Amino acid sequence: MSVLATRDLIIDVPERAGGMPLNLVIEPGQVWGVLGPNGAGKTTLLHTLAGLHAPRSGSVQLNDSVLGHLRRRHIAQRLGVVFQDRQDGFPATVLETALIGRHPYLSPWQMEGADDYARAEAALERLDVAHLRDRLVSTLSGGERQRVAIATVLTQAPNLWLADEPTNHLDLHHQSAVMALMAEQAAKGQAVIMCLHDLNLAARWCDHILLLYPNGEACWGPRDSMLVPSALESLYRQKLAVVEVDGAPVFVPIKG
Ligand SMILES: Nc1ncnc2c1ncn2[C@@H]1O[C@H](COP(=O)(O)OP(=O)(O)OP(=O)(O)O)[C@@H](O)[C@H]1O
Repeated sequence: MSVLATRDLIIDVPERAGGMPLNLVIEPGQVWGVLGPNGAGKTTLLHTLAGLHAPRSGSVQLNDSVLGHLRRRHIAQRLGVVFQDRQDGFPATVLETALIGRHPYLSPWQMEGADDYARAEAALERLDVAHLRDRLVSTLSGGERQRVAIATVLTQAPNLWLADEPTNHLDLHHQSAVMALMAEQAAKGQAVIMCLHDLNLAARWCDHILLLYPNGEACWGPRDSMLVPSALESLYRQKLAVVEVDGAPVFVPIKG
């Protein structure tokens, strides 16, 4: 059974005439990278896959059920989203924020229990923000906030991660640590779909790639068949040099 599948999905990007129908099948254990230039529709796609944005046509299936027919709580027990932008709705500490990841499993007035706290604290530890547990999220740096957002989804423990540029704001060490976490989640049988701007992180950590073009065209498949320099140059309208480092290609923009 696939974790997520799309049937002739066309995402609803304003002022875009059409687009290529997406027929994706995301299996447990896979790490997908969604690549494309600014405005190509990566965030729109991710929100559509999360059931937060209606498709123009076609459908999304979560564990073989039509997403639109499932209750939000049921969806939240299976699918976690790392958003690109977050607003702090109300003042909350880092630990309180991570505990939000347990809400899909609690009844409306049920308090979090010892197991919920243990999961949240382990997730904060994993994301290297445990020392900030009592700080208000609004006082954190951009990278610290990003790690708290990822820790919240880790606390949620979904089968499917939908992460919009999860390495945004992160220093090199934490970029690598977050990508390793995504790979570790997949190795445990979960599935990960990430929008990425860094081709080199995609080349090193993703096993499947979806290329999204600004006109709605798309292609997808195993990483090595997608990360073809000429295709990437046309996707980004940018000349690239490619070298191999540590067994993976490294793409470098070049002048001209
Ligand atoms: N509410 C809106 N009204 C008008 N246009 C919108 C709206 N929301 C998104 N768009 C447009 O839809 C297109 C796709 O946006 P989206 O955020 O999905 O792109 P993206 O590939 O994630 O871009 P980026 O790499 O810059 O994050 C963009 O051209 C954007 O301006």
